[in-house]
Amino acid sequence: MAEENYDSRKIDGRSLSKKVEEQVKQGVDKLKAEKGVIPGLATILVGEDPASKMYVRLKHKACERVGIHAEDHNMPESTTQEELMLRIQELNARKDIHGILLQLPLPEHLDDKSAMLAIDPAKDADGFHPYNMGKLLIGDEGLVPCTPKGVIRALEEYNVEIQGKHAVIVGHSNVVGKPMAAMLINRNATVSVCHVFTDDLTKFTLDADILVVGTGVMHLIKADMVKEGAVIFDVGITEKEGKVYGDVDFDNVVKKASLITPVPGGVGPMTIAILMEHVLMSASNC
Ligand SMILES: NC(=O)C1=CN([C@@H]2O[C@H](COP(=O)(O)OP(=O)(O)OC[C@H]3O[C@@H](n4cnc5c(N)ncnc54)[C@H](OP(=O)(O)O)[C@@H]3O)[C@@H](O)[C@H]2O)C=CC1
Ligand SMILES: Nc1nc(=O)c2c([nH]1)NC[C@@H]1CN(c3ccc(C(=O)N[C@@H](CCC(=O)O)C(=O)O)cc3)C=[N+]21
Repeated sequence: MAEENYDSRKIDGRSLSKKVEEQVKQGVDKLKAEKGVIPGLATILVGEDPASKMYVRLKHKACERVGIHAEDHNMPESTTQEELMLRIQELNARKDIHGILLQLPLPEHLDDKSAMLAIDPAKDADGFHPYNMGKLLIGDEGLVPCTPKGVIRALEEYNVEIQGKHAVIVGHSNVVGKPMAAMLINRNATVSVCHVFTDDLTKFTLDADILVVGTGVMHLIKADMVKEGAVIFDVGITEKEGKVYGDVDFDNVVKKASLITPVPGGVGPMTIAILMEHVLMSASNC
């Protein structure tokens, strides 16, 4: 029997992100024409981690595509907490910088919580500041974490109903799982959040109408762990021998899903497109 073609089940994060970026570009052009404001993003990367450098490069390329001014603040591995805080304060004070992104993870000797707290919440392009996280929790979504926001945008674009659905999230980090839970609760889903200490993960994933997986454990989710017709978002990224893999065993799980994101080409590009949207949002409000 011929192998079935599952292409129509794939959520195409690349073309979705192009669509979002096109809208951002139009907004950027309008802001330049009407107010003479050029949106600006400053990224701070401490150290020389190759993966982090690659992610920062992807963000700068996106800025170029949409007309956002991007500045690369690559600080040495030996940077002290004081130096980092000073750089953040300088960027907070700059009128031409509307978004500040502190690339994570930071080197061991630096404290990411106090650094994040120092970023002006109005310039918090990542949406990680406790002020913005708190607003998200009370249903006021402005600058919110980009990855879960990208998932929500994809659900909207593909007309997936959220209200009343059982949404299961695997992973409870501050950047993926927790804000994802808040966004889904804000849209009246019934939400379960699973993690390493979840006794019977399959019991939850098998019942998920919407499944969001962000653990960094390659191919954690197998076909026998998902419900027929589920909508699945794979946030995870594992690099192995020059290739990237997700947390979901895509080739087999796609046979049961109604919609599913691939890795690469799924959630990643959407994260970056939402980041662009945030910088435009902050520049428009300034
Ligand atoms: N595509 C994108 O744009 C982005 C991708 N990522 C990727 O998403 C993944 C998650 O990132 P992040 O949230 O920062 O990572 P963290 O390591 O901070 O969090 C991972 C989460 O997964 C849970 N977990 C780990 N192993 C298991 C397991 N076997 N079963 C159930 N839960 C498990 C952890 O639980 P516990 O805390 O209890 O150990 C934790 O809550 C990574 O691969 C990262 O590279 C991240 C951000 C953006
Ligand atoms: N302050 C901060 N903000 C972040 O948003 C942030 C961070 N720190 N630290 C690291 C994670 C990771 N992350 C990714 C974004 C896009 C892709 C992406 O576009 N990936 C491509 C593949 C690229 C490849 O080939 O490896 C894709 O999935 O198609 C991946 C990962 C943002 N992060």
